[in-house]
Amino acid sequence: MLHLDKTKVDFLVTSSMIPEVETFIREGQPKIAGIAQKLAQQKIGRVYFVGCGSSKAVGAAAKYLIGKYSTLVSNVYTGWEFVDHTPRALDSSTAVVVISHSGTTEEVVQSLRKANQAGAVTISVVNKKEGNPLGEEAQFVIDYNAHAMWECHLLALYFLSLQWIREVEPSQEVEQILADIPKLPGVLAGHIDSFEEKALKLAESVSSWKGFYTVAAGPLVSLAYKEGVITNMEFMWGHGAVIESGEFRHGPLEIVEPGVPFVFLVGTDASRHITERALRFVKKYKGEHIVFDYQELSGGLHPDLAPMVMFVPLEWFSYYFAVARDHNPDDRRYYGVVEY
Ligand SMILES: O=P(O)(O)OC[C@H]1O[C@](O)(CO)[C@@H](O)[C@@H]1O
Repeated sequence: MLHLDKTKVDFLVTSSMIPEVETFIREGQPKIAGIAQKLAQQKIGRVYFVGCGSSKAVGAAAKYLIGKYSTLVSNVYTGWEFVDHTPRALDSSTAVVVISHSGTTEEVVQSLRKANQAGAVTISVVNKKEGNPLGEEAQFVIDYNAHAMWECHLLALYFLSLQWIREVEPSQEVEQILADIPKLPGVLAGHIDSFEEKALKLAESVSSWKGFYTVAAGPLVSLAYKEGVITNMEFMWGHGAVIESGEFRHGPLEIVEPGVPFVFLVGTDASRHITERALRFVKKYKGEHIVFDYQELSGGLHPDLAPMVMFVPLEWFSYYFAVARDHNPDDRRYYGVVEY
């Protein structure tokens, strides 16, 4: 087990998360409400979310919300797909939301420029407003000035999607999610304090794993991709893949046997039954497994806030999984180091 001073590990964002999230909720929500009102006034009916890695995974969460609670049309693209296979329906009735912490990722910058040229309404979600193309060239800029990028990205997209829906197709359910968001810092703080020890033990118990398959459905697919592929591969140097619970039967089930590792993210939304079904199968056929269950972690918050709430337990687990395998999650051998 690697001995690291965790206060010096950039990967861990738990120490600054609470004030950052509180500030963004207080200052970001009213600002984003103004953007949502403009989208409604301009009768925008379609939105594309564009990003890479973690910044793309959050787009899936926004697409889920928009599809579930409105008749607006939405899609998610990784940067190069948007540049190389630009959707034909890209015009002044379309919004393009580009997401990037740095605001400099090449293909996301190119996507923004294409969207601007096509006359779309462009919105960037970016850490800093100055010194990068996303902050300087989008029509609307949502900047968050924080390290806790997953939480701030999700908050930005939840506020944008839900407040836009509130304008065009209001519903009780959407109001309920929005009403629960201010309670988020308290629940996150509870997990920051209480989950570390548990995550350490959990990670030590599976330190022989070379990686794992992450299984999730509904609102948790975004987090499963972020943790199961991006964090697992880029930060932990483990093998990773995401399996949607509804797809588990259609291929993945044949590899279940002792020694094959799975991480289950179980939500309390309508898709809980199908994740539980996959979990039961893995238990029956003795696959190795860890379960993160929103029922035990939600703190009473809405089922669709699961990707924000469950990030903290997974962040602790990911950190200790890396450390237990003698790896510093800040180390890179290729990304930003060698030519790609
Ligand atoms: O959000 P940005 O600055 O565009 O960076 C994207 C990069 O960040 C990560 O999400 C995390 O390092 C990577 O997966 C991805 O390559």
